[in-house]
Amino acid sequence: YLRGEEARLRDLTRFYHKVLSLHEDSATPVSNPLLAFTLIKRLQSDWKNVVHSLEASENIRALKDGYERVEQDLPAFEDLEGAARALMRLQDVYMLNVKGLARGVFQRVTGSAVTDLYSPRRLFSLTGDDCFQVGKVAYDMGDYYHAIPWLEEAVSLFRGSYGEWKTEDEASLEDALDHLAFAYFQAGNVLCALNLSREFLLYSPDNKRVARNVLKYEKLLAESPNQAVAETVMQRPNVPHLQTRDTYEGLCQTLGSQPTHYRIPSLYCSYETSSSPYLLLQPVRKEVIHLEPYVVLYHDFVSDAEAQTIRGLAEPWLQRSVVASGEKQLPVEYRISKSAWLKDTVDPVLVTLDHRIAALTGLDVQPPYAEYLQVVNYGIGGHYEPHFDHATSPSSPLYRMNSGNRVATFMIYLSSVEAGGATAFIYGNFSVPVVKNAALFWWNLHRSGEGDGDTLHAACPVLVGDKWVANKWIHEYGQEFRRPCSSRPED
Ligand SMILES: O=C(O)CCC(=O)C(=O)O
Ligand SMILES: [Fe+2]
Repeated sequence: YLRGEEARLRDLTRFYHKVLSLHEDSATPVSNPLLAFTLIKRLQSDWKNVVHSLEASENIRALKDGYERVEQDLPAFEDLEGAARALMRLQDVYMLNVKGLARGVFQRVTGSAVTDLYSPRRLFSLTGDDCFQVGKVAYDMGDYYHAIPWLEEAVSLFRGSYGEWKTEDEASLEDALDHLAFAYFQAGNVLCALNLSREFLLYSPDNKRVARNVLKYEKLLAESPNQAVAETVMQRPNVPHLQTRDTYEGLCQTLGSQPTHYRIPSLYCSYETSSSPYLLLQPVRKEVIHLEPYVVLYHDFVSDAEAQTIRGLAEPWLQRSVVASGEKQLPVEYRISKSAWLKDTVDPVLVTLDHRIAALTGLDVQPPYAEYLQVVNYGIGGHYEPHFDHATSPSSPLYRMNSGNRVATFMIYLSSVEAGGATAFIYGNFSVPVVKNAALFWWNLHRSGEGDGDTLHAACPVLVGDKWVANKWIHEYGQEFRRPCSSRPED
């Protein structure tokens, strides 16, 4: 399109210069019969052809056709909204400062302490319009807690580049001022709403709606001047099911570092063979991470090549993850990822993997005693808020396999991440960083069959990178002689 338009403008310029040069000798323009003829021809036909040329519209048509051909594969509004919510999630969970984010830095700000959670190799900053779009998503949901800082940033960036209008922008300084003023009004800060609306009127003095708002705000302030200073402290919108939010977020912010562990002797490392001939020649490096709940990390459980193969097998089948809700499976905001189930018959590498898991855990992982392998991919902001892997209600779809509840989880990290994405154990008060090729194992049930409430865990949002894990959920049945039951509740 650009090349077509450039050629068209070159041709118009050529024609223009030709006309100019023909008129240079203006004293005797029509004394030469040839010139006289071309002047008449020019005025009768040349100009008409130039003015009615279809080239401009053909060029723009080709641009639009090209766009329409790919349009259905482009992100939809839902995707933009999801990406904006992901940024707000990262902002909340990692206590990132919006001003910093807009400048391209990932700084956790608590009081006066500033920590860099990630240092990008190249600083990438946001425009006023970028910040406006994030703020607008929050604004449209009535979430003024998030809308205000993003719209503030949009206003400040638009002010700095006022007059430099860009084709790709959806919003302008006026739009940002208008939205921010209303957000402040909703948040109870009438003075800010008034000042921003007045600034708006400097640029668009004819806007009657905003002029009416200014009168309304002035009246409100005259009636109760306290509102001028009543800077309402906005509460972050609370997610009702997440009572453990502060602990969870604190564990995510450490990005999985647990330095105190090195002082506890019962948390040790060893070469594990699990008395299995299969592992005798190649023991697995085991790290006991925690005792109650019992969580171990097996380092280098898979090779780079195996991890790559498993990701590749899952990739074409990935779909938005769902969770069990009553008897149904639904997509929810508290679990954002894509996942796919892989049957053993899909590839021999999955059979090998099952043998290795069985040898290491001593458990039977043949269907129906274990589920197929679930491969999960978390994009930026992807997460899974605190949850149990085992069923906590008898109507859970997990019981459809008729092999009892999920007694244990064997989860393999198939990638690394640049920042974030740790696995946090809320009541255990620790988080495990993503260790590529390692596998995390824990028991979800006590030996009595009762769910172990201490296993409440979560996948922290991915701050930077692309996280892949694979879950093998092992069920109660089939393990009767491998993990004998006990009636003592603490076992
Ligand atoms: O990805 C993680 O770190 C945890 C995943 C998880 O808990 C799950 O998929 O059930
Ligand atoms: Fe889980």
